[in-house]
Amino acid sequence: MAFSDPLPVLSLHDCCFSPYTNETPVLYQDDHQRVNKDHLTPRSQDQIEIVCLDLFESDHGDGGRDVIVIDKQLAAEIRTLRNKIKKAVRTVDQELITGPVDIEKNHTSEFFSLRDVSQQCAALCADLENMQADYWKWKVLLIEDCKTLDELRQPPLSQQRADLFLAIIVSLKEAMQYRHRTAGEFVKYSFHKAVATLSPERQKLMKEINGEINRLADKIDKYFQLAKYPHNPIVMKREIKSDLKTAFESIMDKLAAFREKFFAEFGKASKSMSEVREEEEEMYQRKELELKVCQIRLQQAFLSESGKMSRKYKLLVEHARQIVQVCACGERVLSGNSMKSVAVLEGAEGGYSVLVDRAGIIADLGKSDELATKYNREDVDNIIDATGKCVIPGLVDAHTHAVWAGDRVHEFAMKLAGATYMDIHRMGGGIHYTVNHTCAASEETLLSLLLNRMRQISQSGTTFVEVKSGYGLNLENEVKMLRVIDRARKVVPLEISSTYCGAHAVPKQTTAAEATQDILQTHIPHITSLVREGQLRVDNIDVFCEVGVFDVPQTRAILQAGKDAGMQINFHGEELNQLRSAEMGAELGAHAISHLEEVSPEGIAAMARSGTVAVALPTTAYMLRLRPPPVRDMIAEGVAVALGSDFNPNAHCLAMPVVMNLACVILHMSMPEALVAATINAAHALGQSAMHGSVEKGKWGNLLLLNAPTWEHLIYQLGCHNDVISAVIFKGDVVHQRTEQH
Ligand SMILES: N=CN[C@@H](CCC(=O)O)C(=O)O
Repeated sequence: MAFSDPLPVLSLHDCCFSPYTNETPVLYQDDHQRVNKDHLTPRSQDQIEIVCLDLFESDHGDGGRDVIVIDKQLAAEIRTLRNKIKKAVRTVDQELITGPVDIEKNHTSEFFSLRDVSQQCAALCADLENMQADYWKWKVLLIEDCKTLDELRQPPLSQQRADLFLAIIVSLKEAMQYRHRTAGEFVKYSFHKAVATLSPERQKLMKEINGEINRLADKIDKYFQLAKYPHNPIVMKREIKSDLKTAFESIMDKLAAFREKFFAEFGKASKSMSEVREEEEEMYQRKELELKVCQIRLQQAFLSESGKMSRKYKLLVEHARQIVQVCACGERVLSGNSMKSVAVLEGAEGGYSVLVDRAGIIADLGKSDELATKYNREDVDNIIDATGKCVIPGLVDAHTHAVWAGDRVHEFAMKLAGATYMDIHRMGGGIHYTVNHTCAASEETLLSLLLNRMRQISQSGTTFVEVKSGYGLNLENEVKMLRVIDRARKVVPLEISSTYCGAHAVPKQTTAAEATQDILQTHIPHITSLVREGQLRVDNIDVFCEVGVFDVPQTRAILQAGKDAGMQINFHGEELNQLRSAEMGAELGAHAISHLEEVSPEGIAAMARSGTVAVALPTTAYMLRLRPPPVRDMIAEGVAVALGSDFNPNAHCLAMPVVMNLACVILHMSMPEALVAATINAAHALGQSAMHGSVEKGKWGNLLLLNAPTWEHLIYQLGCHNDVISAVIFKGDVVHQRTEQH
């Protein structure tokens, strides 16, 4: 599923109102700028039509999303789509609930089998994608519509827009889930989502069956792996159905056990009114839960019987002029001289091809004519002709602070006028300004902001990105940020590595020593227990080691505790002052250290010895007019250098192609070095270079298709990456495709 054209970022919390209240809604675009309606133009009212966009009948609280769409044809399309989905839902549910349906006797029904239904649903997903492509048009229509309605004093305008956009986001999220999650992942995800709606006591009971659900989900995934290549579709279909039925009956049994347990625990013989009310509420929640499980069954069916299941390969990109593998011998990281060149397949007359299997993994690559003799085109879902184009690995961004609310454009002005980063920090701005806004924002608002940024990150060619917490500082808000990252991870078509960065600044009215104790005694143990219970995933631990923030001993203690809890060390060091934190990090066996503008020669040598990756962030040096990190010395000493965008409210850059250009110009890297740093080495900084960062057999099919004669154009054409990147492919799915200009 591709991301749409720019979705305005809305506070989902603000969107949850009925369309016809009299309250003046508050609608914010990205970073809390009020929507500007000055440029609106009038349209005639007879084109307006009301249509419900609640495509998947998701849980929206107070009864769906009626939205106003100006275009009658679009309204009709949405209605047809919704009706098709409803019909599909009913058919699949009926089949799964009442058991295998005799296909012969049901020949009059619109859908003959689950397979037909899932094919319809696959078509609907494609329709959704087409709608997305048209999305920019919708937005314009809606903006025009707003003016008309404004003049007519119709219900609050921003509310209708908010509802429409939210509904689209919800549908797209659902569609993405169909596309990018395995069935088992989806079971786990939906179950956890459902459990999250229960009270803490009930959640505790559910936890006991959590393991069972996870095992079942794994079993389902295994089953689908086996069922990939059905020789006899009808027999296989029946088998799939009955296996699904058994698996879900088992889940239902577990839920029933939960119900009994609940009553044993809470169903006292004599009940007060409040107890009865509590039970009613519980009953309602259980119903909700069961409904969710029904939804899971439906989604299972889509996944299991999608026509695509029967084909062996997802994608063939053929006839490319160059395939830039970056490395070709299974290297996990490139340092020193080996950063100076990249492995490229080029020169064959018919070009080169890469084949991605059903699981999203590169099955083969090489000369197009050789692959043509080895594989049958009929076995491939999607064939892309890349004649004249180049293929490179998806980019990896090793350092971002992408979860935040409240922009800092005013601080940019202050810095241009001469204020330093630390001047602003000491005045209570900088990180503290963002902390205030991020703590005040709801989880939904932050998620919505993050999803929008992820869309931009993905469209700029990144397929794997690190995202930090660190604008919460207190436990509650740090966990909120980590949850947002986790939720995004499940719906976006790119991989996320998440980092706990509670020691990003010293909370106001606290000393660094007190904050360190709080992190050691409260934050890390709590986060570790959430990770153990499967409620969070946290990959790395980070500290901002700097004068006026955390000193070297405090940083060491926090990093060590994180490491002991199973997190990889990946921290901010030597940015503004030389504290010898690089030496400390190397001693702790840090995976990566970021910034390093002030690193000492001894620090560089220590990092080379320990194999710690240096994550250079040229946007920071550029924005803050700092002395750039000594990348040439690092490479000369054998340190592996990676790149990150450092996207944050201080350095607002999401695009790794821009970062690579800055790395070449400001950090004096060559273009191959910049590409190595933004692919295999960045993946290694995140501990994931076994599957990311190069185009090699057995790795994820994360690829960029470049509309350029040679790959270097991606770096050379500063700011033109949206034109140069013709497609972004994540695990074999095209998640972004540039509309060709004629
Ligand atoms: N230096 C510390 N942290 C961030 C900046 C965070 C902020 O200014 O909000 C960085 O990596 O550049």
